[in-house]
Amino acid sequence: MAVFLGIDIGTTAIKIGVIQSNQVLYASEHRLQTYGDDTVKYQKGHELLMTLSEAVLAIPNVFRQQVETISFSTAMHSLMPDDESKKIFLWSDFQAAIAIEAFKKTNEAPSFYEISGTPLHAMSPFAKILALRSEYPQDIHWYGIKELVLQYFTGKPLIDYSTASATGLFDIHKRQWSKAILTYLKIEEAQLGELVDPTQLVEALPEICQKFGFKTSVSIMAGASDGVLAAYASFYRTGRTASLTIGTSAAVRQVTRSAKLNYKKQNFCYYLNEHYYVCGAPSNNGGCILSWAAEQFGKESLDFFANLPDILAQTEIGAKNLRFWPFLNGERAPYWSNDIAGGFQDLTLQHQRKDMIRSIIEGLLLNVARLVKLVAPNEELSISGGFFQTAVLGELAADIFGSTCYYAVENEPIFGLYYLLEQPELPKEKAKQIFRVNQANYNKYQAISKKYFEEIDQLLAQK
Ligand SMILES: O=C(O)[C@H](O)[C@@H](O)[C@H](O)[C@H](O)CO
Repeated sequence: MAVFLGIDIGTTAIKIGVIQSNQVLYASEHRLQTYGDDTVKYQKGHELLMTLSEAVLAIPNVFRQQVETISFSTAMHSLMPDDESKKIFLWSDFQAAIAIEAFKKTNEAPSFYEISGTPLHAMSPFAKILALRSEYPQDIHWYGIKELVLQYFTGKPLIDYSTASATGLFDIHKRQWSKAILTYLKIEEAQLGELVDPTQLVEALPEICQKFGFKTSVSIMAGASDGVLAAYASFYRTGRTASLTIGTSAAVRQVTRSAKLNYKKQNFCYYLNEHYYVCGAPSNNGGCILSWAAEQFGKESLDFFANLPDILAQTEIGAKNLRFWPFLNGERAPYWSNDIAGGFQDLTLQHQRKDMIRSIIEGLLLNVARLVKLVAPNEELSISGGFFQTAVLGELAADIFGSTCYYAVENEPIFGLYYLLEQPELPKEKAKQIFRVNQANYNKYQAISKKYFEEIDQLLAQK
């Protein structure tokens, strides 16, 4: 059976998976460095390619020699003005915040959202080009991570329809770069990547096959974006159309047959393949909040994550009335505001470190619960992402959302790529872990969430 190499380039790491007949033969993870400050967030293109090369070379020879197809999942919304420095501005880069707020007041705003399916937000390459174009030569190429890696492997700056559909520059209905949007930005199609279908296969360059010790002929499948692939893998693996990923960020998504758009809600609607779209709502405050908590509160304990089950067992639902607003990173859906910050509410002398940790996790999940309500009310959810590697957090999520949650290790972008390529038959059992709702806990969280959201809405109304 053919050996597949999936490469997932996320916000904080490159993940490698070698798969054959639904089995992972080899997996590894390699950290990626992000530079900048609270507003500017970028990776270095040359460094990313170096880490990627090291990651591929670290795969044992015996597997590398057998690889027949390679494909890439890449983080959404990256923008790399293709000059010497190859800075890749990430989804979390907010340089375009002012420019996009001004754009939202123009007549074009509703139609650009309807054409592109991308929320009008600083994250999008559309917003970034709007804000940054005067700093670069007029004819510069505006690429992203996908074009960078596909150019490296195939010699052509290719971008798949799915990744393109998260740029705000792509017409998801006609499957082409939008003429109206490009005209507005005063850029030419030739300045963007070459569009291909996610399943398009292209030969790898001979020098690449030689450098990495692959066979003389290896196919590169263009692949898609990480969020869309996580949604597809979750759907394929567990049969649930609704899913939640908590990686660095978080998103609740629905796999749909047609494009579903709502200008008021600013949901995203990205292309997956000719049969499916992935629509949903993203949050800035996912696993990055837990990592922050691990840094601040984890010092005395050897392993913050290993201790979470104990901490949750020792504390009570609602963390003794302590609330935590998780907006340390601004927020996207449903508030779409950078003018919102995090913090504890009603912290008193009775609260201990363990209550604070509990309230951080509850705050994060209560915030996600609002997105679940928006995108997948009363539905079973397939869950994925690093956050759920701690199983007890799957239980907590089910109790807070009131939704049965299905976790499978395959609910990840690399498997999304593999399923797109092979459409394999899967084992009958639908997920390894099923988290059912504890009704008594859910009732308590219902009361807590009502208060929680009233308070957030009041805080926002005061801004
Ligand atoms: O579906 C998603 O996951 C979101 O729409 C994206 O905006 C991600 O948050 C971003 O790509 C970071 O991974």
